[in-house]
Amino acid sequence: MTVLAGIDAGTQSIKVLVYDADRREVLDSASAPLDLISGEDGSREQHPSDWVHAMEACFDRFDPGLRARIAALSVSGQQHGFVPLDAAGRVLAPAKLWNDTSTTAECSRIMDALGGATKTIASAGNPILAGYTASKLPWTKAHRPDAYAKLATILLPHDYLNFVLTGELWMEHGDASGTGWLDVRTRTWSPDLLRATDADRDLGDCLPPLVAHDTLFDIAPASAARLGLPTTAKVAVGGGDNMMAAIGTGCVGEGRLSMSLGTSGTLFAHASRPIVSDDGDWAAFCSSTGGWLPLICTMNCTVVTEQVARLFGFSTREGDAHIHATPPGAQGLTMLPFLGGERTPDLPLGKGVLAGLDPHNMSPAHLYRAAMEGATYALRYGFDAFVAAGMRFERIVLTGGGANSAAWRQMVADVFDLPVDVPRQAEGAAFGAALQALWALERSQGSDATIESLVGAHVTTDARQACTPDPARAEAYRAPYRRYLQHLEAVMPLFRPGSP
Ligand SMILES: Nc1ncnc2c1ncn2[C@@H]1O[C@H](COP(=O)(O)OP(=O)(O)O)[C@@H](O)[C@H]1O
Ligand SMILES: O=C(CO)[C@@H](O)[C@H](O)COP(=O)(O)O
Repeated sequence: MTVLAGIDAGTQSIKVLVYDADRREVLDSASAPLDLISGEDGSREQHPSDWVHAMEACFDRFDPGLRARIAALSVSGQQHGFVPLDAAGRVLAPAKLWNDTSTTAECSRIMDALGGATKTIASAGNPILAGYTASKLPWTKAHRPDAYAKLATILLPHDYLNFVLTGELWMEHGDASGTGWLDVRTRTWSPDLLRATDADRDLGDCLPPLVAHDTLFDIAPASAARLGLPTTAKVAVGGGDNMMAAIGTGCVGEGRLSMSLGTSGTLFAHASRPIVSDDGDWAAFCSSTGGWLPLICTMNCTVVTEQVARLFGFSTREGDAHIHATPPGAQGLTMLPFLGGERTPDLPLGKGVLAGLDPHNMSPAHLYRAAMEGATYALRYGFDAFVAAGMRFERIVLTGGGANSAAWRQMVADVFDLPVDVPRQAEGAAFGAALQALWALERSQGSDATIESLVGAHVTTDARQACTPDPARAEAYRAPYRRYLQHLEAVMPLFRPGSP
């Protein structure tokens, strides 16, 4: 029996699932919440030690007999977080996260040093947007000089958990591409980007080696003992949560499109070559399976529905009733959901906007609908850029916490006018991590299984949750979506740097 563990270090919680690959069954799963340290300057941070404690708390909940059967594991993590370590491997400061917009000025400075956004994209494939790791380095230099002085290694959140598990330092190409320092066309660090980020030192010395996606490491004996795992357990390279969700939702072949409704909203497609947007309309990331993963990320997804629900004292689970009680378009109410600044469109200093309030739509239900529609339209805006570039998709595979909502699943089908599938394993990123561990383990044992064949055998969809677009509702969403775009166009200048 081959038993794997998949660990997903998301923004709001750590989730772990244990998967029996022979019976194709999740044997157990656990999650532990994480706190976010938020500042009014847009900073969003977490203590890496909290990730470790949450991961341990999850394993503690599993039966010791089950833990003892885990042959391999893999870690998925929220992308872009900056984990600074000293030469002894100690964390020097809280990790600045993917949704931290306090480094907006540093993003501009890095791109200015390269001659602007277009030249930055020409250098390495991506602009340096708020949230990407690169801008957190000059911010640390300016605001945490002690940490900068002692900085020896930079890791991403999932790399840090890998370091805790194995005592080894590495990065893999998927999550590394979210630093902004990786030239995604050559899959090597870009000397231009590293120099533009910090002209005073060779940042390449702080970056661990990049390893191939099917590498396996030994678990450190102390970690095995702490988690109750066998000392023979292997640790696969892992990846960013979107890269792992790509595996867990079957997005490993051309033409596949997956969407995650989590703290962030993401939309990503598989590509067998780098797909760079000259205008930076999407993130040209690498996948964690040897390919590429053009991706759209919105910073405000379930975080918005959750805040509106909390404001009116109901749970997101109860929110579906409010969606059913209101018509598409929320009777003219539009929400631009940029509560924490936004990446798509690039408005890190953006704020939420409610437009079109009138006596008929000023109700908790309309506001909840406007929040869900706003979060969905924001992803549709990114999708339109994919389509304008010639990408074509026939279906969407949905994952993330928001996919638990039947109303949201149907809204996605109607707004995108595409059928929606939902995998049986709802935790796409954690499941993808377990599958990556299985793949690397099988390859280490001589198998020539491809990720496509493995995913084909293990990722199945739940017919009860599938949705097809309803023509009338798809039509009913067209004008409200146009209205969303008009409001967006109108307010964008207000949120540009330098505006009052
Ligand atoms: N039934 C539901 N309806 C709407 N949102 C939901 C529902 N169930 C969970 N969520 C939302 O899913 C989010 C958690 O999703 P998840 O993908 O685990 O996030 P992350 O990986 O960013 O931590 C929470 O914000 C929660 O509000
Ligand atoms: O920044 C991005 C992708 O570029 C986010 O998708 C993060 O990876 C956080 O993911 P969740 O916690 O929302 O799953």
